[in-house]
Amino acid sequence: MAALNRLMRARGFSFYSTASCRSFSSAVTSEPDLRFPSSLGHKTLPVRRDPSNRNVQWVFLGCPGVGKGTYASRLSKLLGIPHIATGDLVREELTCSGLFSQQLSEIVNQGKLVSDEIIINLLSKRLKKGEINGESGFILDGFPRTIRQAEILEGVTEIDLVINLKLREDILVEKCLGRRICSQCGGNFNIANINVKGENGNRGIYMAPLLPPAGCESKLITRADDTEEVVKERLRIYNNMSQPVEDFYRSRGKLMEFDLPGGIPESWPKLLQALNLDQEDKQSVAA
Ligand SMILES: Nc1ncnc2c1ncn2[C@@H]1O[C@H](COP(=O)(O)OP(=O)(O)O)[C@@H](O)[C@H]1O
Repeated sequence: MAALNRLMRARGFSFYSTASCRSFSSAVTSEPDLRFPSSLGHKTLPVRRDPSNRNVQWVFLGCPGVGKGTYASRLSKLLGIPHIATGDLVREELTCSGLFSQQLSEIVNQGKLVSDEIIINLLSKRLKKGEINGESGFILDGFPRTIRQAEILEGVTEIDLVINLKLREDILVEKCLGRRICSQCGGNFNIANINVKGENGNRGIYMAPLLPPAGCESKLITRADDTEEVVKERLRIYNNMSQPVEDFYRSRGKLMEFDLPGGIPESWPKLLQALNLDQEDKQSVAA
């Protein structure tokens, strides 16, 4: 059994198997094969991919609606490494029928965090699939979200860099409420038109809507947890449970703070610059 399993057992976790669409009782009784691919377990350069070594292992932190998914997915395409969003893994589980997914949806739709145990098992299942497909490196989005998750991650693999995206809270709420997903192609869009004027020495911020193509327009859906009440609860939980994770990585010298200056056209080039990604990389993602 891999290091992550041993560490979790020492911390009092019980395990369940990672077969998809399982019942809740079977989910909590059998033992998972929980591990990070062994090839990912050694140190490399903090920021750039090194082709002679393994690919980067980065984490995106930030409040709900800040754009973790957007920028993590762009970087994943740019660097050719998987973007693993635990929120997506949870939503995949919700498409199953049965008591387990019912209980999960109650937690998610109230804006609460699912247990560390469940989330680590979902992540483990995803990593195992990636290992079989020869994946190397990753950009984690939405994990770790608690100190316990961060400690477990630290116990099994090296994280090179943690990118902490930041945006004003009133804008975060607006962005969550404007989020739309195409039920057919899965594309992510945002109908919010954010235009906050600068005042009292604070800069203004403009974020254009990210509108869907005509073919997706009639198929847009809103996440059940993107209501104002639930978004505010998610923000409250982020501040209580996830902000300490920022300090965890800050104290280890791994945290890169990134204040979003605006929408994607303004923020993306600045993010690449902050990450020291050169022109060649920028062109390859634009292609
Ligand atoms: N690391 C995690 N720990 C616990 N719960 C999680 C984690 N990642 C995702 N979830 C659950 O999935 C939901 C959706 O996650 P995500 O898509 O990352 O949302 P957000 O837009 O709030 O960042 C969360 O509100 C939570 O219930």
